[in-house]
Amino acid sequence: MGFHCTRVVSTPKAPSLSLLKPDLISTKVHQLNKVRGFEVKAAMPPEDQVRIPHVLTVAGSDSGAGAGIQADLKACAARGVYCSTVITAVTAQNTVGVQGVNVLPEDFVLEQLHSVLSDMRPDVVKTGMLPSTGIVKVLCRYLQEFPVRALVVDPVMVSTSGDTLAGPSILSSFREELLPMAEIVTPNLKEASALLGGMPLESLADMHSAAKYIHHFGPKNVLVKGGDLPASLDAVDVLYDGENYFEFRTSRIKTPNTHGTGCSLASSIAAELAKGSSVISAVKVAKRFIESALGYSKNILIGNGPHGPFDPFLKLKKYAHGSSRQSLFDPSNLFLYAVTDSRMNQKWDRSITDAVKAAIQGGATIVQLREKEADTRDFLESAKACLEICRQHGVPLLINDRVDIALACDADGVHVGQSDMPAHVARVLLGPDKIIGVSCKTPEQAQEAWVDGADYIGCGGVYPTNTKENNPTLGLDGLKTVCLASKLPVVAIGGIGISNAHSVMKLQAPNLKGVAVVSALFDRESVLIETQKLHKVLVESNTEIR
Ligand SMILES: Nc1ncnc2c1ncn2[C@@H]1O[C@H](COP(=O)(O)OP(=O)(O)O)[C@@H](O)[C@H]1O
Ligand SMILES: Cc1ncc(COP(=O)(O)O)c(N)n1
Ligand SMILES: [Mg+2]
Repeated sequence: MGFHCTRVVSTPKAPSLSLLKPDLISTKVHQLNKVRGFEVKAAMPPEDQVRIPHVLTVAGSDSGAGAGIQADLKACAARGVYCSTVITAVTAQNTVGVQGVNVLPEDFVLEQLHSVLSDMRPDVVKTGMLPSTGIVKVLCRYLQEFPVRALVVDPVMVSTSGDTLAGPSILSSFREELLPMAEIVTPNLKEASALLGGMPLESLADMHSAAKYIHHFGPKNVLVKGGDLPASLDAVDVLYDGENYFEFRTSRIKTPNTHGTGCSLASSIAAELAKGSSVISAVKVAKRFIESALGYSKNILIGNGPHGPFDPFLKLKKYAHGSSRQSLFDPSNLFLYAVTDSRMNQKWDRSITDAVKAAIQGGATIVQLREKEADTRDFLESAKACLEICRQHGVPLLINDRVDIALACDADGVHVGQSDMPAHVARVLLGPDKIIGVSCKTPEQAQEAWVDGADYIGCGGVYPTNTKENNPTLGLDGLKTVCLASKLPVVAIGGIGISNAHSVMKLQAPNLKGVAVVSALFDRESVLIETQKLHKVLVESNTEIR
């Protein structure tokens, strides 16, 4: 027992061409072909084509989108494979339960199967709710005609809420026709019990026996899922491959948001198989994916019922921060831009969170954490704590240089220098919503930042400064030149403080939105008072200019 890996899953079968008439088979896919009644013309020359792992899910629709087809689409997208869909039934369902089930006519399930299988050639088929024997039979017939690399069967019978989705009448077609074709079948405790004629399953030992008995029906692998074991136990699933048992164990997340875990697990297994993984690594990855998604989503609230959905994209929790940042960057945030400095905070014996709090209370409109010396772990912890403060006040928080830290704490963005990660690479990693700023000294750099998808540029050093060594100063003229050339909003930086902020703002350079300061706020006894003073100077400059 335990986690060991002895068996390698059979190598994928080549898709069968024997079902096509020989005169219709052509290796030149860009030529116009007639295949099974379809006019087929590939839009791209073969050398430009990229094959994408593809899962077809044959399942029911869940109007609440926690389980069924909707869960499968989300899980496949989150795991990076293409997913096509054949819908077997439409359910009226929410977080309370299943209010209605409308089974689709067999003919129309068949038509969908034909459309997808005859043209799109999925690598793997995953089944969920198969509500009638007729639908199971149609599917088996089609799979014989259009073989795929692997069939993943989630033998859905009862929803988490306890409502019936497929009655006991389908059991014999499952046992006799579908399971013998399956690479893996993934029953939960109730489904495993139903497949075994009502055998009671209550413990890990029972799961082992059930996996072995179900294996007799002919699937290559059986995964008995332990989501419904008592809440005091880990979430353990047992895999049996005909020879060995493997236990997949994760912590049990305390959350009501487990609706759709079974569907998502099976789809993620299918996704990994489509990418070419073995069954064991597919289950391992899928299980870990469910655990992290459940952990991430444990507090999200959708609906009033006891069985909430979870978020496989890990995107929704941001709303839990209360005042989440506006999704578009507002250039007026550059007005009073506070940049922290770990050495200064040490010198004045204050924590980074106290420094950030004081700067925000004094009127800072954006904060950048610039922790050149901090260890990654300490930096991440500080960033999380500062983010909480910033979110409470609606002030964006950026991280200097460290895209990894920004991603890990879900900061509002990053500021990168000319020798850091290029802005276009950071943009790919951070996505379209995050703020990216780039330090620029020349019109060419400002142009490049714009092309690279940055949101603003930091221009300097305007005046000499001791926070950066060997940093030639641009002076007000240099700043003006860059501002005139820049298509992006500009924040001036370098040696700016209460005494000279007015001269900078007086430049009235186009796009100049504010000043970024380090020493003027943080190398002082009271960050609060200094920020207030600078804020006053900036507001006065603004009024004077108008
Ligand atoms: N609270 C939980 N914490 C972690 N994993 C869970 C939890 N509940 C279920 N799982 C996992 O989610 C997957 C689906 O399990 P299960 O709930 O038993 O199936 P179904 O959704 O088909 O009823 C399994 O891998 C199981 O171990
Ligand atoms: C259409 C459909 N398919 C499958 C399930 C099972 O999912 P769960 O076990 O999480 O309720 C469901 N509730 N609805
Ligand atoms: Mg469940």
